[in-house]
Amino acid sequence: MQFSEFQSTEQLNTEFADRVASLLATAIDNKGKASLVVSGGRTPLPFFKQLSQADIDWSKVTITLADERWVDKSHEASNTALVLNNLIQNKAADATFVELKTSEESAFGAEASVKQSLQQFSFPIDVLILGMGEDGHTASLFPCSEQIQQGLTSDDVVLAVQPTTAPHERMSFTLKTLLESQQIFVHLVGDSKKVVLDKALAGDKVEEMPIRAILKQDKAPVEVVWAAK
Ligand SMILES: O=C1O[C@H](COP(=O)(O)O)[C@@H](O)[C@H](O)[C@H]1O
Repeated sequence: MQFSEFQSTEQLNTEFADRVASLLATAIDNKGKASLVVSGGRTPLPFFKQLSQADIDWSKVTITLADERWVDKSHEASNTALVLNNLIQNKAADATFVELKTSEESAFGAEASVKQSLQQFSFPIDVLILGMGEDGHTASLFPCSEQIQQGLTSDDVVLAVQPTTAPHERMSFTLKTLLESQQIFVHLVGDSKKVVLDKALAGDKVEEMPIRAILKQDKAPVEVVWAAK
């Protein structure tokens, strides 16, 4: 695992957006297309605005989310709305965004239709950007959920999750899907996230802090990008 510290979120957003854009441009040069998986929550908003202005051929890029809260796009917790309003804008408006949320009432039972939607997404993932919660969850692999073992071991692409310490049913990429990425970034801002990161690095029980399954593996290269504020 590589750890990159930035002096400010502004510096992080600028340099990280350049890095991601460069990886996507290289994938386009090599195979004519590129794929990007992003996360939701609060951390990525200013970064999305920065990345949306990158000067690459976005018409050759497909984008989706690593996880989604099972709410409508009009809901303030919608990760889909966050991406549409902040990343699929400016130059990146030419990208193809594959939404994870489907029309089913519950995420449980919607896995098949999500997999169907993901047929528009261009696997394997070239760039995966993950966040991390204060409980060590990543994507929606929540340590508190009944589905955590399934999320860590399933051969499926996605699974439905019901966290007990956070609201909303979720749809999440499984660990297997996440690790089939060419490059993984873990994007963190704030001292409290650094405390959680250090705790994750100091232990081994993946069920207690699922981010460990990303940080402590040798299948895909991982870089943590962090700024204190
Ligand atoms: O619920 C979620 O939380 C994590 C972390 O979000 P943040 O607000 O602390 O940045 C996020 O990575 C995930 O996509 C989201 O659904």
